[in-house]
Amino acid sequence: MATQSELTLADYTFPAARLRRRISTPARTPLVLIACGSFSPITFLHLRMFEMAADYARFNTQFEVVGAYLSCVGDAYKKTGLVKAEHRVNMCSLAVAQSSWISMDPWEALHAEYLETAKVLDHFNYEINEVLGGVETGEGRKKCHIALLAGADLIQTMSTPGVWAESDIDYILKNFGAFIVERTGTDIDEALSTLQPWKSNIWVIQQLVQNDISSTKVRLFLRRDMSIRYLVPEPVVQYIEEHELYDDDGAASTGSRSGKGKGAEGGQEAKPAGEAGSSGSGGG
Ligand SMILES: Nc1ncnc2c1ncn2[C@@H]1O[C@H](COP(=O)(O)OP(=O)(O)OP(=O)(O)O)[C@@H](O)[C@H]1O
Ligand SMILES: O=C(O)c1ccc[n+]([C@@H]2O[C@H](COP(=O)([O-])O)[C@@H](O)[C@H]2O)c1
Repeated sequence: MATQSELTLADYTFPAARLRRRISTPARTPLVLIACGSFSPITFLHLRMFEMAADYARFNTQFEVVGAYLSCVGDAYKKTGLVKAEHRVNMCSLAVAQSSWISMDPWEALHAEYLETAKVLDHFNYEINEVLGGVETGEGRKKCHIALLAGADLIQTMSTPGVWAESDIDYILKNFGAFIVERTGTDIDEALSTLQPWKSNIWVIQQLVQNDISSTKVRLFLRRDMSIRYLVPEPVVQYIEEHELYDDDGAASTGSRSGKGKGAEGGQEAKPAGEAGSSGSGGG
C-alpha cells in the first residue's frame, strides 16, 4: 500500500474494497458511518465508536451498516498536537488494517486547504451513491444513508458560536444526520439543546463501558515517556516510536498552537497525567 506521503489527489482512488455492496435485509436502509477528526493519534476509543454505532443501528434503527470510514483533517486544521497528515493517515490505516468493514479514506487529508465537514460528507455521498450507485438489495439498488459519527464534544461545538457555519449545521443534520457517542465531561442534553430542529436525525449512543481515552492524554503520556500500550493499537505504538512522534511539543507537527476553534494544550501539560482533562471542548 502506498503511504500517504507518496499519495497525491491526482492518483487518489476511493477505497471501496470494504464497503459491502449488497444489503442482507432489503427492507433496511444501508448506512455508511463517517468519523471525521484529528486522530492525532487514533486510539482504541475511536475504533470502538464504530462498533458501538453498528450495534446501536442494528438494535434501534431501520439501518443496516454496510461500511465505515475514518477521515482525518488535513494539515490546515492546525489544531494543537496535530502531527502531519501523512502520519495520521498512516496510523489510521494501520489501526484498521485488520478490520473487515472500517476503511481509512485519505481524501480529506490530502487537501492543503481546510475542508469543512459538510464538504467531506458530500464527497462520501458522491463516491458511494453517485459513482458506485449505492448498494444492491436483491430488489434493485438503494442509495446509502451517509451519517457523521462523532463524540458528544464534537456535537457540542455545533452550539458554540463561530465554530460551524449555521448553514453547514443545517445541511449536515438535515441531509446526513449524526450518530453521537456520549463522552465523559459533556452534558449530552446541553449539547443537543440547540439542535432540536434536527433531533429526528440525531442518534445518541450510550457508552455502556465508559471509556475516556483521548488523543490529548495519549500525547501527554508520550511526552512524559509513559506507556501508551493498550490505549492505542500496537502497530500505532510502533509507528509512533519509529517516527518519534509526540516526543516534544511541535516536533513533526503542523506547527500551530491554535486552529479552527481549538486552543493550546499547554495548560494540561502542567498537570499530573491523572488530572489531564478530556479532549475536545472539554480540553482538547
Ligand atoms: N473518549 C471518547 N468518547 C467519545 N467520543 C470520543 C472520545 N474520544 C474521541 N471521541 C470522538 O472521536 C472523534 C475524533 O476525535 P479526535 O480526533 O478529536 O480525538 P480526541 O481524543 O477528542 O482528540 P484530542 O484529545 O486531540 O482533542 C470526535 O468526534 C470525538 O468526539
Ligand atoms: O465544518 C466545520 O465547520 C467544522 C467545524 C468544527 C469542526 N469540524 C470538524 O470536526 C472534527 C473535529 O475534530 P477534533 O479533532 O478537533 O475534535 C474535524 O473533523 C473538523 O474538521 C468541522
